[in-house]
Amino acid sequence: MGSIREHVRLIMTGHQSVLFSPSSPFPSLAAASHLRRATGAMACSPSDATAQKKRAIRSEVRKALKAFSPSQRSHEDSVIQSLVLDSSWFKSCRSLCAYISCEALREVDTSRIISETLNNVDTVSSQNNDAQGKKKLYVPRVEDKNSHMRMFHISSTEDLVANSMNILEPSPTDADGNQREDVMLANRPVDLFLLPGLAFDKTGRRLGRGGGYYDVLLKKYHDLAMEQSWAQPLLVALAYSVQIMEENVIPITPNDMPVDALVTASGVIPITPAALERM
Ligand SMILES: Nc1nc2c(c(=O)[nH]1)N(C=O)[C@@H](CNc1ccc(C(=O)N[C@@H](CCC(=O)O)C(=O)O)cc1)CN2
Ligand SMILES: Nc1ncnc2c1ncn2[C@@H]1O[C@H](COP(=O)(O)OP(=O)(O)OP(=O)(O)O)[C@@H](O)[C@H]1O
Repeated sequence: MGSIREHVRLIMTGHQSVLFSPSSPFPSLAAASHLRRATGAMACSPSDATAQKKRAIRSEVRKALKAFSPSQRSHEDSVIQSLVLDSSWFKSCRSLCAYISCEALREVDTSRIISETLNNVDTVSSQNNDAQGKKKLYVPRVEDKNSHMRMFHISSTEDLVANSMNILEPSPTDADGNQREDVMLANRPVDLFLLPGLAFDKTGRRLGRGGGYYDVLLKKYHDLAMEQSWAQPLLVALAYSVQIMEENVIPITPNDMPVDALVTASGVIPITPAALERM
């Protein structure tokens, strides 16, 4: 019988390492622990460590959000939404994707942004916008558990129904049975994404709720904009003060899509050259 080194190969690919045992098609924990004993290798592969660190930060931030006083939260909700609604980059955008905030998840409130966008009550933005003076709004709908989400066009909050997670989302067809427009099939580009998340830092790192829904969709939209030679949309995350981490605390993988800017109650934080140009 050969040595443990002949039975087990350690394959390192960038951040990720996978342990294979020839006796099993699956990465094996038993093989991993043998290898550690035989080689003195570290206890977790970097990808395990990254996923573990992400989980730890998520649970730390969930705790901080629970402990966040309702009055401070509602103050930050109001300041953040005003910063967005009063900004030139929001007023001038013609088409945007935004999340429908969920109270139970303690997400930065977007209800005023959503209703003002749909009602188009902002007269300045009407002047800066297209003939109808209306922005097109797309909001998320989870399609399956494999990180698959779509963004559908809505024209009223009546287009929204609560899903199994109690998040409001659009039905794929409207009251007349017509398919809603999917942002991936729209004939004009989205200028702006307003993004949710659990944790962020001032270099643009974003940690979501672990579904990979936004990372997958943002990558697809990035590729679509490249194909169509459209300007990339501005990716702006809305964050409470307790969601901003020190730099280098949030681990990242090649799938994580960085944001261009943050809006916090202390102000707008442009991060990338695109944000510095537009904000
Ligand atoms: N308002 C809103 N809509 C959204 C998202 C979001 O983050 N916020 N999504 C962005 O992806 C997608 C839905 N993804 C979700 C992923 C997890 C949970 C959730 O309830 N997570 C719990 C933990 C659940 C668990 O660990 O089993 C939590 O975070 O407390 C909700 C939505 C699409 N729509
Ligand atoms: N572009 C992608 N293609 C395939 N899988 C992906 C992609 N992006 C993320 N994933 C997978 O989704 C899962 C969750 O990823 P991650 O923890 O980074 O999500 P998140 O940032 O918390 O979620 P979200 O993007 O929904 O806000 C991981 O298993 C990750 O590998």
